[in-house]
Amino acid sequence: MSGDFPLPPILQTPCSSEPVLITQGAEGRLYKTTYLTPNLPCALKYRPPKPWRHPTLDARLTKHRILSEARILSRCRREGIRVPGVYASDEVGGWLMLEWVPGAPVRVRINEALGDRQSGIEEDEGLKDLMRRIGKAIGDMHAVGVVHGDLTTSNMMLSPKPLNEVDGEPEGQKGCLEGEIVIIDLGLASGSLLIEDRAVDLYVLERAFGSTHPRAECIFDQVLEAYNGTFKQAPAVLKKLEDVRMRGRKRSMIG
Ligand SMILES: Nc1ncnc2c1ncn2[C@@H]1O[C@H](COP(=O)(O)OP(=O)(O)OP(=O)(O)O)[C@@H](O)[C@H]1O
Repeated sequence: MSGDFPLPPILQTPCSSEPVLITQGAEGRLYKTTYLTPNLPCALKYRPPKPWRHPTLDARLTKHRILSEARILSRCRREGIRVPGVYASDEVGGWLMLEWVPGAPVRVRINEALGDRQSGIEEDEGLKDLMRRIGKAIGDMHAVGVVHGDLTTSNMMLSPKPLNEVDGEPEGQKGCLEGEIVIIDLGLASGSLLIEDRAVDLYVLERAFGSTHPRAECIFDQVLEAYNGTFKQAPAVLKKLEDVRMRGRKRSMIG
């Protein structure tokens, strides 16, 4: 199934497996397809032309975003941060071909684990361990000078370790909280070593987490605790987070 949209030109050449439309976001679409061989799955991130924008401006924006995401992903990979690898890109065609990350978004796994529980969440060691892995993944990314710009539990995948490297694609079992955190969607990411930028990154996640998983807010401190131990300036970032929260509160009081 390719959805109700015409396929991007790059996916129009016949191939053995039909591309599958995974999501349609505000700016682009994400397809699951294959790269070079039929058994290497990949994610194609496509930004179609926006007819409501001036064509020259639109082409420039698309080019900038594709190149910027490709650069920051490559930089993270070079530094050993777990993000999807970049297989290919075409800034004029508006696409980025990325390593397919098996598993599910962290948001889905947390919601499955919460189920309809109203209590006992604070004692859930599986969920708390997941929170700590999230804190560590963000700290490692910040340590190499990258801020994400849009941290949410949808922009992190929980990817089970392959049981068998030859089998390739293990789909994590429903409700399973094992696996490694892979940060995705670095479209708004940038290089920064500023304490303030890192604190804002954490604040964005804290707010998004509170509204997506209100019942699990009580274990969010595990993210920050784990973050604290990841690099030298982490305690200063957490201190700054208190100011950022205060500003956020003032702003929402003023309206
Ligand atoms: N490399 C990948 N491997 C597997 N799934 C992916 C990959 N990249 C993205 N996805 C899936 O596609 C969804 C959308 O991806 P992404 O957030 O990168 O696209 P986007 O167009 O920037 O989305 P949005 O408009 O929501 O910001 C993700 O939530 C995830 O479920």
